[in-house]
This record gives sequence, structure tokens and C-alpha cells, in this order.
Amino acid sequence: MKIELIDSNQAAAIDKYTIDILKVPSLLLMEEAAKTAFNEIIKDFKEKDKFFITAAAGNNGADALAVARMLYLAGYTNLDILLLGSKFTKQNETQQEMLKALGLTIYKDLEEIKNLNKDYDCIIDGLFGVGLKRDIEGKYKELIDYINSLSEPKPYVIALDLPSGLDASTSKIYGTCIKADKTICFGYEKIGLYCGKGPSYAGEIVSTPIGLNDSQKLKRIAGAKEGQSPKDAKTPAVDAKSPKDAKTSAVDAHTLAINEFSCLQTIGNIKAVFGNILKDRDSESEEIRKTLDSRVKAGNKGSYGKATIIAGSSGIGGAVILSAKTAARMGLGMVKALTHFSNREALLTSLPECLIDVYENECPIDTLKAALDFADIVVLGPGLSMNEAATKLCKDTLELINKPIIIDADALNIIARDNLFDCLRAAADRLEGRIVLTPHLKEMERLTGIAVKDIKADPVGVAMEFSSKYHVICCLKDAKTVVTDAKRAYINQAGNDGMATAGSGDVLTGVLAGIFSYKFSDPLLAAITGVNIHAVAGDMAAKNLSEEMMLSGDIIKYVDEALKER
Ligand SMILES: NC(=O)C1=CN([C@@H]2O[C@H](COP(=O)(O)OP(=O)(O)OC[C@H]3O[C@@H](n4cnc5c(N)ncnc54)[C@H](OP(=O)(O)O)[C@@H]3O)[C@@H](O)[C@H]2O)[C@@H](O)CC1
Ligand SMILES: Nc1ncnc2c1ncn2[C@@H]1O[C@H](COP(=O)(O)OP(=O)(O)O)[C@@H](O)[C@H]1O
Ligand SMILES: [K+]
Repeated sequence: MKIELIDSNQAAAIDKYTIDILKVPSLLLMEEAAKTAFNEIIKDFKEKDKFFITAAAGNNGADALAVARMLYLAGYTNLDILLLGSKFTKQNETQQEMLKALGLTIYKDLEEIKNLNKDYDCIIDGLFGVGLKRDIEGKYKELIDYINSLSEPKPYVIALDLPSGLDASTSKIYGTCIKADKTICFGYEKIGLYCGKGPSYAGEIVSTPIGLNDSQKLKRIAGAKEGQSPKDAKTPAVDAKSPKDAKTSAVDAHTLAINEFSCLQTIGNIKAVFGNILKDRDSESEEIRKTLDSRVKAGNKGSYGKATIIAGSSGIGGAVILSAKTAARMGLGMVKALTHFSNREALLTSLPECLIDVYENECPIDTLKAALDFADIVVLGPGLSMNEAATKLCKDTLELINKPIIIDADALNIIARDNLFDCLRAAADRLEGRIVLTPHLKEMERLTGIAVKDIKADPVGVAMEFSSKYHVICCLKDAKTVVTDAKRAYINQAGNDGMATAGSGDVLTGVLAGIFSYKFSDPLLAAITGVNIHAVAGDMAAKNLSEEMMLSGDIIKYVDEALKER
């Protein structure tokens, strides 16, 4: 399954569009959001359960107050409400008035809640949603840290829209963040929930449709159809009291429609990918299946693609074996390894089917040229080391390469250390997008100069910027790997901790080599398919062997099964 993700600007623009153009009153939208949250909450709790509801001054807080009212009216009367802040939104003030009219107390100080000395069954987090833009300090931080510290009995924590402290667009943590057991997300789901540290704060994510959360419908209503220019966006009808007002309102509405247009155009460009992408029923997965199914039946070993794996060094022998073995298991007709001579024996023993070219001190250019000519797809980097021979091999390959290439590990480190970015960019331009870089976070730090913690705070943004700068497909590897060609991004959700074991990345290069041997018209789809299949195979290995026991080599045993699940 794939879901479309949005950032905080898009969330605000969609709300604005719904309220200003489609004339849905804000309170009505909020009532809808609160009602869906309420319905989700009462599934797990009884009327006698004790609730602690937190709210701040914005509309996320207003949502929480509305949920409090609904719970109270439904008989969940054992609830305490804490409202922090002073510059309340109009909707927030209206929600407060409704609660006061019901005779409910609204506490303003955490100490008052502590003095009640209750063990809460459920805490509702309505402090901040998509409006959070700066570090959380003072009483807000104190409250969040207090909630996170509660244990024995630990209350169940439900965040409304986002766990407070998490940035909707990037997954940055603003100093502190609610550790939720469940997040009830309104309308479109937000990018930050699915990458970086987001998943570990969000807990289970439940999406509740409110207003317009179908991008096709939204684009249709906004007149923003695919391929249309913003100028063509339909100007919605506007109310006007005088001809002058009419003109101003029409201009405002049209400007708004155009602004929203650019926002709506980008919806769906960032997607979270769950489970096995091959099983989805959408047009992208149809295309992936069609491409994989196009493998001819009566071919010979030349028909099924040839890969050259440039990997391994005198000290590191396993990487080339793992990459080559995986490529062979992915159905490639022939796999050749170009490696240091010390790896020859081991490689032949574990993969007798492999063709092998070796070098001793330095790889002669003719040997490299022949290995590149042989291949339809090339892998460069696993276990290559960063010595002189590896550096020359890396530079020469970047200069010569004229077919799809997967660049990983030490090749990335050499590019970063020796500033080979011009060479990379030139290769990328020659290959028209069929160049894939697979850095993990540390390698990305070396490539970009951005510290790992900052990459982790915005993995999609960092990967997209890198991809745009060098015209490459970037697979930024982490627990939730981001795959992007700068215009679109996928965040892979499959995979498990058992894959955090030496060699898993080498296996990924072999999977990608296998996938790129098929004739994908869209290289980004090929890359996300490879990343996803690798993770699904990892999940199968973990299921059969346990996360602790599995080795990266075990993932190889399941790539074929993962591929066949379609
Ligand atoms: N529009 C609608 O009708 C609908 C909106 N919906 C809901 O609204 C949410 C968005 O609401 P929002 O835009 O009001 O922003 P929100 O997340 O409440 O945060 C802003 C508030 O927090 C404050 N604040 C921020 N940072 C802070 C900090 N570090 N430390 C302290 N304070 C800080 C900030 O204060 P200020 O910066 O103004 O001083 C302001 O008061 C959205 O996630 C969804 O839940 C749904 O009900 C659907 C209908
Ligand atoms: N916790 C995790 N959940 C899902 N996938 C993971 C997790 N940890 C690692 N992986 C995956 O395992 C692979 C590790 O690659 P890498 O760090 O290059 O390992 P190595 O260099 O040892 O081969 C990546 O594809 C990454 O996405
Ligand atoms: K929240």
C-alpha cells in the first residue's frame, strides 16, 4: 500500500482552501476532525476510565477541547483538562466557551493536575500540530517531559494529528516530543510521521479522513488537473457586496487558487510505501509488475542481463560475494566480479557461477574497460576500501561509465574525500538519471557535510536536495529508506532491525543490479522496487529466523520469494 504524504504548508493550504474557497466553516471541519478522533478513542476505553486532556492555544488545542466535550457528553466524565497558553485562536476560544457552559473545569497549571494525584488511563496530546515551528520550552517542555516520564501504570498516550514536538514536514524534533502510543492524523498524513525519528514518537498511526483528503478530488475541485498551468486554475465563485469588492475578492480568490494550485500539484509526490510494492493495485505497481513480467520465457543467459560488480579489496572479501550472489539470485543471466585477486578463491567457492576479473596492485584500464563493456548494469563500491587502487578504480569508472550504475559504500566515501562531484555530475548527465547512489546516514554526512543528526531530522529534504544537485537517484538508507529523483520521493516502510547487520547494504546493491536489468521506463520506480524487495526479503528472513539470528546473507535466500509475491 502507498499513501500520499504532505508537509505543513500543504496542510495549511488545504485547510485554507476548504475554508476560504469551498466555504466550509472552520468549526465544522474541526468538529469533523474531533468526531473521527473521538470515535477512534472510544474503541479502546470504557466510560469509567480516567482521561487527561492537554491543549495549547492553537487549533490543535481546539481539537483536543472538542474531543474533551465529546467524551464528556458521551459519558466519559472522569476527565481533567489542562490548557496552556494565552493567544488563543477564535476556534479555541469557542471550544473553551462550550466546555465552560457544560460546567467543566479547565486547569491552567500542571501542578494542579499533579495535585489531583490520579493514575490516568489515557492522555490526549493536543498541544501542537502542524503549526509548530520553533523549539518547545518552559511549561510546554515541562508538560511533555512529565507525560513521557509517567510509568507504572503507564497511561496510553494518544496524539492528535502529530505527536507534539515533531515537525510535520521534516521529522525534526523541536527540543522534546510526546512519545505517543497512537497518533490520530487528520486528513492527509504528514511526512514527518514516516521518516527519521518520526515513527518512534508517533506509535501506531491512524489516519482519519476529514474534509478533502482525496488528492484527485481536490485537484479536480481546484481545477488543477495534471499538466495544466497555474493560469488555467479555475477561479472559484466569490461573494461580493459591491462591484469593487467583487473585483478585489475575485483577485484574492484567484491568487489563492493559484497558490493552492502549486501546493495541490505536489500532493502525492511524496509517498510512504508499506508492505510489498508488487502487491499494490495502483498504476505504479501495475507498471512495475508489467516490467518484471516482461522477462522473456525462452531467453538465453545473454537475454537476462549481465552485471559487473566492482567491489572488494585485499582486506574485505565478503562484500563482493554478497553483492554478486544477490545479483545472480535476482535472475541476471551473468554476473562478473572485478575484484582484488585475494578474493578469487573465496568468491569461486561460494559462487562458482561468477565470472571473475582480478587485479593486484592497480586495476589496468583495459581490464576495467572490458568489464564495463561486458555489463548491462554496474555496481561500484561495496568493500572497495579507499586505498590508491580503489581510488583509481572509482575515478576511472566514473569517467568511463555509460550504462546504469549503482554506487555504494567506499565509492561514495572516495567521491566525498576526493571531491569527485564534477565527475559524478558528468556521469549522471550522460546516464540521464540511471545512476543510483545508496548512502547510509554516515556516508551521506561525508557526501554533503551535513551532520547525521541533521540528516535524520530531514531525510527527505536532504535526499531530494542531493538528488537535485547531482541528477542522481538517491536511496538514503536508514530504518525508513528514502528513495528520490528530486521531483518525487518514496519512504520505504518495510524492513526490520534484523537488517542492521553487516553486509545488508551489499545485498541491496545486488538487488538493485537485478532490478535494473529489467527495462524500467522510470528508473525511480526501479529503485523503489529494489529497496522495497530488499526490505520485504529482510522481513521474510526475520520471520523465519528471528531478527537477532538473521545474517545479511539470509536476506538473499528470500529475494526470489519476495519478487514472486505479485
Ligand atoms: N484550520 C482548521 O480549521 C483545522 C485545523 N485542524 C487542527 O489544527 C492544527 C493546526 O492548528 P494551528 O495552525 O493553529 O497550529 P497548532 O499546531 O495548534 O500550533 C500553533 C499554536 O501553538 C503555539 N506554538 C507553536 N510553537 C510553539 C512553541 N514552540 N512553544 C509554545 N507555543 C507554540 C502557537 O503560538 P504562537 O506561535 O502563535 O505564539 C499557536 O498557538 C492541525 O494540526 C489540526 O490539529 C483540524 O482541526 C482541522 C481543521
Ligand atoms: N532498523 C532497520 N529497519 C529496516 N531496515 C534497516 C534497519 N537497519 C538497517 N536497515 C537496512 O539495512 C541496510 C543496511 O545497509 P548498510 O548500512 O549499507 O550496511 P552494510 O554497510 O553493513 O552493508 C539498508 O538497506 C537499511 O535500510
Ligand atoms: K498533538
